[in-house]
Amino acid sequence: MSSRSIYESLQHSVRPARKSVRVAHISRRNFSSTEIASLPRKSTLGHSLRARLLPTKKVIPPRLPTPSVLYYSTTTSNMSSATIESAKRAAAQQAVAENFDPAASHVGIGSGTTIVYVVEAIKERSTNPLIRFVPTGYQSRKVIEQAGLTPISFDSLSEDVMLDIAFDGADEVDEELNCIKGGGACLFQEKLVAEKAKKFICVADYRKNQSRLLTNWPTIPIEVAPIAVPTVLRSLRELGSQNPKLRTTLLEKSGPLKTDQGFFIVDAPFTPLLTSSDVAAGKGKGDGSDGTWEVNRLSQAINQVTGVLEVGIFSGLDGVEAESVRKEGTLQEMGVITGGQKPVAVYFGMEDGSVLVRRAERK
Ligand SMILES: O=C[C@H](O)[C@H](O)[C@H](O)COP(=O)(O)O
Repeated sequence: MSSRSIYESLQHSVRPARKSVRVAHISRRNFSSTEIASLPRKSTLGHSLRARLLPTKKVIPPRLPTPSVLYYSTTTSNMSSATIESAKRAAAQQAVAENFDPAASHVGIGSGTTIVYVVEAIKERSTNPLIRFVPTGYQSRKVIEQAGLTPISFDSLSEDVMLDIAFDGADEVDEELNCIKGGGACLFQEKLVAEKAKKFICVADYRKNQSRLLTNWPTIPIEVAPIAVPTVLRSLRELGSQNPKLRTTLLEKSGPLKTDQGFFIVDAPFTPLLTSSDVAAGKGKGDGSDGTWEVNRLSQAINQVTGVLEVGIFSGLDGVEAESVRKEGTLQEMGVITGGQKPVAVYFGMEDGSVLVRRAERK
């Protein structure tokens, strides 16, 4: 098993638990010493896993057979894990084939397990050594470097440079292409990169394709300043979240999971979110007053809470819409447009091996 696979195991196991998911035992018996040694020392995930897996004083040889799976679901067999991985790869291949231009100068690269397949597909097609890839965190940078591509830090880009394109995964996507992100604790840098891209292409497997957000994925990930956690939890409850929780690492004694910014993640459940069409159709006010939230309204409400760095809802405009508003509108009318957060297209790898492409509707 490679260090990426170990990372994936850990990443999955620290995500908010869905009803059917149980986290299985992770022990050093699951890994060879070379694999453990290859884990990154500086990332939170790598560090926690190394701390857990590296021998302390004395290593007692295992007497029992080693379990072959690290995490499992009561509904997800090994066969369907393989189906999910093939779905991710198929979606990534098609998304890159249809959208990656080898003549691009700057390309944003998201985080997570699906993006690995995107980078693999880009590597196969990338003939231009001058392309710079903008990572969205530690894991993203490592994936870029390991593919032999050249990363460039987000903060070294000049103000007026726009990325030609950004690719990223998602935890859930609704009918209007609003996304939940941050299941792997990356969302702030992903939002910066999505907003700086002319277009954001999302790549995901079939489980993420839902008509409304919070259908299958249980919570909204929110990046929070450590000192503000209690007050943010309280504000989230006031907004209607039943039981928002601070995300911890696998090792409870290691405390809360830290993001690339050294912040914490709070996972906040809400009832399934309305789309803007639902509100227009009178299915609820969507402002929280009647217990319903529309995606964009909830994102804004959470972002207004002091102590919140960013919320894992990607909503509002996409890159193409943001650009046209910027060109046509006046600043007074539109306020400040930082960029588009929503994808212009989402590539879902399906269970049957096909790829479903959902594109932003243009009026
Ligand atoms: O925090 C992680 C990012 O938002 C990921 O893009 C998202 O969680 C999807 O990850 P994966 O591709 O592993 O499902």
